[in-house]
Amino acid sequence: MKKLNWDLYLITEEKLSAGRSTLEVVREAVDGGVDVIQLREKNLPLRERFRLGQEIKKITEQTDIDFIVNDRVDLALALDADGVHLGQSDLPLIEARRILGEDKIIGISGHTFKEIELAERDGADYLGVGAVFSTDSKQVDSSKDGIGPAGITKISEKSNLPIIAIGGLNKDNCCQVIESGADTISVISAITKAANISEETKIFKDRIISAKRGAIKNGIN
Ligand SMILES: Cc1ncc(COP(=O)(O)OP(=O)(O)O)c(N)n1
Ligand SMILES: Cc1ncsc1CCOP(=O)(O)O
Ligand SMILES: [Mg+2]
Repeated sequence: MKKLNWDLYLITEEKLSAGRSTLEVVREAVDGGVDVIQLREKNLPLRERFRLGQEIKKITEQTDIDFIVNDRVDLALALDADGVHLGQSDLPLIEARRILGEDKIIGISGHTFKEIELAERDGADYLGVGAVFSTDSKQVDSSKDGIGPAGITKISEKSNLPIIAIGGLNKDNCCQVIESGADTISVISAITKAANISEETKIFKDRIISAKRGAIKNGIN
């Protein structure tokens, strides 16, 4: 299993970025210490997503920050990204692994115990789990209020994969989610909508690191 030393994971969405471009958001988040960036931009035509991905990669490749592409294995391959994040209706994990090879990171969204079991069996590198709390950034199938920190605990007890929590997370609730068993906090709006992205990212990351120290001390993570 790959060792992912990720605390804070930013998912881009220009339409949720308070009038700023995704590249501006990415630059500021990089400055603030984000660990991984996912190109999402669901509504952008593939050609434009590719061009934007090229610009994001130019930034991340000069750093230790990982660059992940949402949904599309072809785009991840074309951009030579560090990996892909798959949903349950994207290309099956086994096919994605065959195409991308062993070195690329493949994350997958998992909700049910069956999905989680299959993710592990088929060689996922991490699980995206949520929505933890309610969110306006995506319409989610699970309960409107989210699975809550207790849902994260249940899944982390079932799975050996790193747990990337998502949905309604911010710097005020991230510690509770880490203490519940998440390894990484992933966000769209808490960073893309922040007035001062770089400052927000720094505070956010410091809190996650402190919560992890506490969780290690208490034997949770
Ligand atoms: C880190 C992370 N976790 C979960 C998701 C959600 O993926 P998916 O279920 O495919 O939904 P979309 O983001 O594609 O709408 C994610 N993107 N990243
Ligand atoms: C993509 C996604 N998948 C589950 S919730 C969500 C949206 C997360 O956005 P936010 O961090 O703004 O709640
Ligand atoms: Mg998806």
